[in-house]
Amino acid sequence: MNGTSTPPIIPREILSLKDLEAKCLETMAPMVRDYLYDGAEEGHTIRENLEVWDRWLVIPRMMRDTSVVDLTPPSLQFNHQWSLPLGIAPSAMQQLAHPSGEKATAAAARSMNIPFGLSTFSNYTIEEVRESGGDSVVGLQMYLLEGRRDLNVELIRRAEAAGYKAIVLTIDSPVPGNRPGLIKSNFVMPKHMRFRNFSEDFGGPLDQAQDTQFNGPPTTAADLATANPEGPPAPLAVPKEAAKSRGNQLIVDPSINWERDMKWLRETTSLEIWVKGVLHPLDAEEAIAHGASGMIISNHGGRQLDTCVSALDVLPAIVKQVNGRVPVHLDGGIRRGGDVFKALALGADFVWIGRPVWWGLEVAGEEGVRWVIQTLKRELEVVMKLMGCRNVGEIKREMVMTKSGLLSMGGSGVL
Ligand SMILES: Cc1cc2nc3c(=O)[nH]c(=O)nc-3n(C[C@H](O)[C@H](O)[C@H](O)COP(=O)(O)O)c2cc1C
Repeated sequence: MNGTSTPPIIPREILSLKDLEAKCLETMAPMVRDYLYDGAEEGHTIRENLEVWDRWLVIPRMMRDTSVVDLTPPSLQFNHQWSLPLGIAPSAMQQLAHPSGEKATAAAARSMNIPFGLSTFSNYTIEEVRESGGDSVVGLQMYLLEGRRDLNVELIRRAEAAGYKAIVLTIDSPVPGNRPGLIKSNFVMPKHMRFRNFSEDFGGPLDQAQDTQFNGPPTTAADLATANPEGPPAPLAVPKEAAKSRGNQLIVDPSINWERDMKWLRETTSLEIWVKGVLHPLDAEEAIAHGASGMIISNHGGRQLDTCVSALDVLPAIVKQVNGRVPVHLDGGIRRGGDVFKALALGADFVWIGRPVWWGLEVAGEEGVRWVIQTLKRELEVVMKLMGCRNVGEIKREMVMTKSGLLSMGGSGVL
């Protein structure tokens, strides 16, 4: 885990993201692991996000000369031609997995020409990450903050100045989900790490045990060694004790709503506004009605609401509702090139990954993230060749079916 010297090589026996995950877990500090894998309540949504892919079977076509396949998306996204229909979803505090954190992730995205969304609660700043990832750093993910819209405006202005293309508004988190696991594991951001997009020492609203942000047990030496052996603490504008006494906790505005807040955002910036966390076709309609440039179907990696539908299961209904008016993207549980294929077959324009990036970061920093992207690319390419698809546009709805759907056809129609 050295961000500057020769990149470590991923061991040859690691062949899939699943192998990489196992390798990552050999070294990842328990506190970081608990944070990464955390989900709402009993974890049904997390399991569903992984299992849903195997319920869809693929029906290949043969003899179609797939000696060469083109993996580029058929349409521009964020006004750019990407190499793959795949991006890196925003996830907070990536320094937990590697000292170079979001800077390493962004650099890997840039080298593979895929997009990256930065979490507001990153450990490197909007500007630093853009500098590292260039045009791949397309979106700043945002929560609207209760009583602190001034901070939202400041972040938006910085994203505009730094060349971001979009504000990605996370709409699935009016409050943090019930996440007892995180509280039980006494998660607390290591003391040398900061939410560096803020000049004051705030505790973030999500993805951490709020009560313990300032009062929790000290981070252990082992946690520090694994989470960040070399990253120097960022300077603090407000000493931690002062922040604590002022109760400086950023809270997501629980009154967030389509009418007021989309209007406010549209009036505040001319950047594209994407909404992340759509799960109902009627919300897809609301998003379009209120001027969203695009949407990401997502259940926040199973971290918010337990027994929630998976993005893949609602994808066909949302694609039907949207009917091509804006791009429809998806995240949640994508671990294989075949998963990307199925999402595209069911109508997604583009997909995003969250946790696999952390496995790459933990094992080999920027090089590890690049390995994750390359592996998904290689797998998708093979699946497309075996499916008889020469380009992404040839991935069609009728190429995937559930077993019950197939059997219920009983030999009627072409199948
Ligand atoms: C550790 C972690 C932190 C996350 N932080 C954020 C965040 O700050 N903002 C956000 O909108 N989504 C966040 N997410 C959700 C991801 O953007 C994405 O929806 C999810 O990880 C996709 O599922 P996957 O991890 O199964 O690929 C986070 C996810 C993880 C795993």
